[in-house]
Amino acid sequence: MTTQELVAQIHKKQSFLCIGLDTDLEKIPAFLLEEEDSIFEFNKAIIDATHDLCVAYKPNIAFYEAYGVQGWSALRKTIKYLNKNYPEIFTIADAKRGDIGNTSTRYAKAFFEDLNFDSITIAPYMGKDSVEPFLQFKDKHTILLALTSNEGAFDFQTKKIDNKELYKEVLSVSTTYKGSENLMYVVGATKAEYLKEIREIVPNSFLLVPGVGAQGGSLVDVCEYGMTKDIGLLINSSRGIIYASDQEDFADTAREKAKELQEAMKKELDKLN
Ligand SMILES: O=C(O)c1cc(=O)[nH]c(=O)n1[C@@H]1O[C@H](COP(=O)(O)O)[C@@H](O)[C@H]1O
Repeated sequence: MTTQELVAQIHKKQSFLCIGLDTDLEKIPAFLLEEEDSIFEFNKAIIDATHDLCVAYKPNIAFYEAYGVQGWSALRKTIKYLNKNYPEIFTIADAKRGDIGNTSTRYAKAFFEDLNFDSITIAPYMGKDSVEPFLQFKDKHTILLALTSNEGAFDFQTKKIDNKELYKEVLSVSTTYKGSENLMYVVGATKAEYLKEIREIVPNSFLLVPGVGAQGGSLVDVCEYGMTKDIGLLINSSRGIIYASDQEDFADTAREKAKELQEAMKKELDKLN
């Protein structure tokens, strides 16, 4: 999917919501455990109930890998279901990969070609030759971890090297990579106060912003400092939406939670006009 198509979808739906499919058999409604593929049935119900309120889904690959072959099969069914039934939706493989060049190429093939995701999250730690293989795929996007939402972000990402914070170095150096037009960045919603400076380095790039809802980040603050004229934001919520209820009404309740966020996003989009 091109960035222009993503922006058009945001305008059409008046939403820049990404729903995280962090599907955990210990948290989904108990009655679904009787299904042959409980993970897929849960995802399908959530997707069917919310697809008009969001522009992206982000399965976190760890949740699928944890269930072995069964989990991987559910992931494959989920992405196929999305691509077939809701082709306008932007899909994110939250895999946080990155390795030496030839290995990164295999990761890229796995997620971009075999599974046909539109994008993947990547850790920048191994540098240029670990990231560039992902950037060579047309209309596929690489979402580099810049400033993450967790407490551990302060261990390395905000540390200064030659008087510059490491996450700022990640942002500025990565813009020189071959294929950098395919880069997006992760910035945690819990770090909204950093967005002003981040926008000075990457004024137009899309940012994937997790951490609203369960982690306590503020949507309004993220929009105030992070929104561009082309929106430039995908705000993710996982647990706050998909586990809002563990009863028969779980999909309807997920829709209500998604609707609350979409309405808050519409208000922010109205401010642009
Ligand atoms: O790359 C991510 O998506 C990510 C980066 C980050 O800095 N913080 C973060 O929470 N995430 C992911 O975003 C999701 C957040 O989930 P909730 O806190 O339940 O909304 C999880 O899948 C995390 O792995």
